[in-house]
Amino acid sequence: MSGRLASEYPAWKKLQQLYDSEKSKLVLKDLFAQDPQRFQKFSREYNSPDGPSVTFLLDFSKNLIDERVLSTLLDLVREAEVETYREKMFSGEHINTSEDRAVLHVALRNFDEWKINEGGVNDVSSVLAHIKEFTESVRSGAWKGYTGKTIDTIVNIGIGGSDLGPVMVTEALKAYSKRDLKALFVSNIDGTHLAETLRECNPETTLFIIASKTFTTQETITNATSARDWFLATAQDKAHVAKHFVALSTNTKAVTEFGIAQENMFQFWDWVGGRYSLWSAIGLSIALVIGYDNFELLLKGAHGMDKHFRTAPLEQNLPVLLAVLGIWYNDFYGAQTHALLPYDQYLHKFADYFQQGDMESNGKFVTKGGQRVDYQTGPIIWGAAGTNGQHSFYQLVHQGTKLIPCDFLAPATTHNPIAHSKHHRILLSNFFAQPEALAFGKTEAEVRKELGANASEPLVKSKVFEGNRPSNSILFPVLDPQTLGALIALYEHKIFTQGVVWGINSFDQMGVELGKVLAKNILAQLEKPQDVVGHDSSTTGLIHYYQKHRKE
Ligand SMILES: O=P(O)(O)OC[C@H]1O[C@@H](O)[C@H](O)[C@@H](O)[C@@H]1O
Repeated sequence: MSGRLASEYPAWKKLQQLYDSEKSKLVLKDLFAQDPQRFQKFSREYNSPDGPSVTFLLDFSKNLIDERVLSTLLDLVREAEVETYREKMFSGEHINTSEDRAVLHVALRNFDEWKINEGGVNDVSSVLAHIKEFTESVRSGAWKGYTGKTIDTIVNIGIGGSDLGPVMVTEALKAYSKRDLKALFVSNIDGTHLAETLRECNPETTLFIIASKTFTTQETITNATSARDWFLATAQDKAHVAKHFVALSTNTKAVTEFGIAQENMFQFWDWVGGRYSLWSAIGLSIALVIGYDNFELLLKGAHGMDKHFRTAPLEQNLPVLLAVLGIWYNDFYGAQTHALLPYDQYLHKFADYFQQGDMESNGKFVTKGGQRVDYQTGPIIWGAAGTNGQHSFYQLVHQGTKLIPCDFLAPATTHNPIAHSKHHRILLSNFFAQPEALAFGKTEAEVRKELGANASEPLVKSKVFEGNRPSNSILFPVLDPQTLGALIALYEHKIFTQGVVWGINSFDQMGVELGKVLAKNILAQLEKPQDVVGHDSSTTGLIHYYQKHRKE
């Protein structure tokens, strides 16, 4: 965040030399054979430093590193002053320089431990109290709809950070959910999303949660307005809106103008980035689904990871370790992507969530100092829940021409031990087998032995797995709220660390603006062909084609 180019650090240059001279020796099969202690050396157990107990194992021994590479990567972290910038974040300095804002999602789960100097920080506990009171009222049935009925459906209307966190966490913690409270999410401006959702709702028993930090986002305000129209078509009286619409926002003025009473607004602050906001009032739908106490456990689990990130030495610091491994592949091996592969159906939205978390944070080509970087920054994040991925894209991960570093995540115990946990044992056998297959592959000699002397050459070649494909494995006892909180914070701080090393601002999102401006301009031109002006021939041609074929 000093805004320096990462490529100027001595450690960066040394890493390049190491890569050039050592790459051919960084072969997992050999590295494991040479060192019986490799697993012990390159794995760490996390134990939460305080708060609810969270423990998990990070095994990073199946990475293309040796001790020299790792220590040079950690030198890079020191030279980039990650520790200094970490302190700046935790103390509330305005490290989001382009927007002149602090970056304080850590303050949302701080529970009064650290003193932070920033407006609003002292109000966090009163908003949490508001969330607690409201969720208990809805979940107990005390909160009634306009005809006196209990709420049985909530609809979160929001997009980006005001959608993805609540969606991911409510899915991840479904085992803790109140099963008679249906939670639905509308994000897309495509009317289909709202229309299909409303088909599942009864206006008398539905609570709409309008989630928008700015309360100006076109999709959310349009969806919220249409939802209100739908509600009023039955409820008739505008006074009933108060029982069925609440808002989560930093923009009191826009919320009240929309017609939502101030007491039904849950406040947060401009130092909460959208993609880091599930810990704030944006998490209201989470608290409604899993209960306030579980929501607090989620926050406390994250706080434990904050403390670890803030205090653990770099060699032991899990977010830092994940960050430097990512940099090694991204910047020296030329890997373009990073896969998140949770072997837990409950985490099926984990990769979607971190697509925004990582790509909106670190998808930047200009440093904080305004220079064009001469190296790669944020990777493309993707993934799916195991074992589904194995039957679709793993072919390319194993035998394709691209290097795809992967993170495998799994719980030792399932919430659903059906058939005496037979399913879970099969699932976990795959969780163990895939990193092993990626790392060690299958040699030509092994294939020949298996197929016998008569096998054709092309068949032999097609069955060879080159191996040496890196991965991390994260294994935790059970997916509970506190563990999930810690895991999310782990990745948040990984993203932070990488952003500091790359010298970029991980906390603005200028790259999403241009498309929004152009769409606004085009929206005003959609009526008549003669209005379509100022575009290239392709854009004009597309709009004209639409105008010719639209029915309504
Ligand atoms: O919560 P808001 O203000 O409606 O914003 C939603 C999303 O809007 C997008 O434009 C931003 O890129 C995201 O970061 C943000 O989460």
